[in-house]
Amino acid sequence: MADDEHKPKRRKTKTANDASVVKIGNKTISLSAYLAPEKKPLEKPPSIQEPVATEEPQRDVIKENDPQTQTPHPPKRTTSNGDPSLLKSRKALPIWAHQSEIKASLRGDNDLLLIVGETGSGKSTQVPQFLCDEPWCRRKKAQVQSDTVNVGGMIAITQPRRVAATTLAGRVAREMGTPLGASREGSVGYSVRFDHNVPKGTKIKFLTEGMLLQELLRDPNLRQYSAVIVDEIHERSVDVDLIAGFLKQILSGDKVGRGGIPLKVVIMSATADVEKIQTFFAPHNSRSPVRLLQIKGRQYPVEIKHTSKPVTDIQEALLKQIFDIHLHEPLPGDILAFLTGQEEIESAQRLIEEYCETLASDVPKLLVCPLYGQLSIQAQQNAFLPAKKGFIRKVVLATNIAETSVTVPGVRYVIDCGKAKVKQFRSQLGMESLLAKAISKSSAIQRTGRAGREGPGKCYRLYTSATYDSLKEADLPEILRNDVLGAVLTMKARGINDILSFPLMDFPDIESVEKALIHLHFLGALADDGTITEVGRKLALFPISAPYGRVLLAAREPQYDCLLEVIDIIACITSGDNIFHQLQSEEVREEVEEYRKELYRREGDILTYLTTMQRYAAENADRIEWCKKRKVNIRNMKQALNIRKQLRGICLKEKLLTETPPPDPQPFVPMSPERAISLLKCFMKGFGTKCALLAPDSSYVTIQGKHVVAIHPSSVLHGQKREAIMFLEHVFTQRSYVKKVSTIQADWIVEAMEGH
Ligand SMILES: Nc1ncnc2c1ncn2[C@@H]1O[C@H](COP(=O)(O)OP(=O)(O)OP(=O)(O)O)[C@@H](O)[C@H]1O
Repeated sequence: MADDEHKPKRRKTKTANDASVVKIGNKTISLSAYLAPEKKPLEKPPSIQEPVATEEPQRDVIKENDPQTQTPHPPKRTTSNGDPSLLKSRKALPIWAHQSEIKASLRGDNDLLLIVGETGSGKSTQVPQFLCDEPWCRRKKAQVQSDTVNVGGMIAITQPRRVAATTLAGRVAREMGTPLGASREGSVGYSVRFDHNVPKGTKIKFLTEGMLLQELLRDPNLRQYSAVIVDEIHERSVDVDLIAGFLKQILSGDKVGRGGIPLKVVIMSATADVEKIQTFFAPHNSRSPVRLLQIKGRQYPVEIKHTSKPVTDIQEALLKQIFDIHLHEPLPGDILAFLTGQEEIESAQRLIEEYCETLASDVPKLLVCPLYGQLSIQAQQNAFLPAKKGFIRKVVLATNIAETSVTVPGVRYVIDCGKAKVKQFRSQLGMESLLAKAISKSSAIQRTGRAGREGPGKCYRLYTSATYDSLKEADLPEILRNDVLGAVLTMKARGINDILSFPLMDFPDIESVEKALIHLHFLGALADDGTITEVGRKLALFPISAPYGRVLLAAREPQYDCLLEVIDIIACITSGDNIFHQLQSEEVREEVEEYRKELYRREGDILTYLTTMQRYAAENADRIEWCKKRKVNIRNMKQALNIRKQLRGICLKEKLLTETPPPDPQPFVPMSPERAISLLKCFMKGFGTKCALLAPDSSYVTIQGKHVVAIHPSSVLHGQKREAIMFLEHVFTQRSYVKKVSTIQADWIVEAMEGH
């Protein structure tokens, strides 16, 4: 359709008094600027930003026939079998011209390369394709001790987030002309928690950092790989720091475990803080620095616009900006807006959809797609699909999970609110805080980069250029601000007894490490002398956090005997944050609560999750309708069933389960109060340190740290008074909240402590 057809028309009068003032929810927003009849579409919008200031012209366009861009030895398979239409855009990527250099630098004795390139230069999609046809990348037979084993043949490329790993795998598969998941020589696969697609013949495997760590525990020499590419190292997650440490050990080791065959390592970063990485990886007693390749430029320019004045109401500014773009910018061109968290996204979605209803019928339709970590994988994928039929422009409302690595197809406009919710673990308090904080320059640049992926784009920052200048360069590495329980367990499981000697780019404070060691000891993962126990080894291999793993192990003990139930609960919890949709109006509340009665249990959230899961699985008529009536999140429930299947599989493999459970639907039988008690006691094995007692003033006080906490409104026990409670999460948002709460008896706490 021609653009002209979608030029915004004046909206029908909204109120009798002032057509430019719109009431959206409880907000009154002035939209006069772009609803005025004399306003011509597609001219510079009279909006909240200053005149254009393009930051660093990014264009480094490489022409199709430029001999510089033609590699002397194009990779055979990728160019001959790959999608020809995509090959053209691949060749236009700044990294294409460096293909030979990248290959050459890893031939011979050099096993390590550091690539620094701007967002969109083509690192994540191209580097694995450049390397996968290299002679060193073939699978070889090698002698390890007295065995002949296969070594290499595959390239692993790590991503900080699931959504990046799966979408990149899809893109690279298309570029290579090998359908994702096809069992074919030279194909592309991915592996993320609870979702694996690694068919036989996979040559390039995208995986999350957590998955590679698990593989490292099973195979410390990473024998199946010829190369590991660590992407987005600048994000500095705990997992990537651990991976860097393990890879450094492999690189400097004797290669005996790989039959003498080296592992090639490529470290990729978008920021120029190269020195730290180079120093970290530099071999001892070596003067030769780590090889570095810097890629300049990105494929398309992005125009950056800041506001002229600080914004006081981010939500209002965001809505204005979205509709400003929608009404004035040409089509096609989707919008990607960065917000702080799920709540903000949900409320913005409601307001946008409400406002869309009031737009004139000839104004193009807007489709809103949320994108945040707690959404099921399926729901996340929606944001990556073209707008559904009938909608013309897509607006993706995302948290920082869409900040790095991902390309959201169709996006030309990015709106950056300048904030992100940051998890911070307070080791003295033993709790996490989750507060919205100003992002770093590095994050702002990454967000901007999401606009120039498929064509020139624009990035609207909802803050001034002075604010941008005042942002810190980069975020603190996660290992310095987060709980290190999982990290310490991983190190211990890899046989690193002296944690302090492990090579880390930054070392967490001793207090956090001590807290983690004590916690692991409580879980039975460490013996009195600090060495890993059999329990600890198992916990490290589960794809769930150590306390949940501990509950899983306890559940098959005869005094608890509730393994299938525990699997159901963990599957439900891991499927996403809120399985129950929030109830907006009183009317809806009354109706839905009536249906939900059969799900809610007086013992609290754990039993409520179990009942929901079991009743859902027992439903054999219409599960969608069942969820609708109860306002239960259908996607979460589907995901929960998928996770349940995988957890059952793991338990069968680990011999925790002795036989395959019967298939769905099974008749629902409510758990008796006696069995409910033993199930909760079983959870105390993992969460015995997370309990609180009711104080005389009716507040709850935690047994560890003596903090006053409130039960979160999302809990079925919200507003209730019980002698003692156990909680699975403790988080500081507006106040100190506990979530996923269950009623317990005070003497169980003593029992749990004595049991360890
Ligand atoms: N899923 C996708 N759909 C459509 N195009 C894509 C997709 N993934 C990548 N591309 C295209 O490939 C280009 C290069 O992407 P790539 O992820 O390799 O860059 P990068 O240098 O790793 O950047 P970043 O660090 O920002 O992820 C993008 O700008 C986009 O044009």
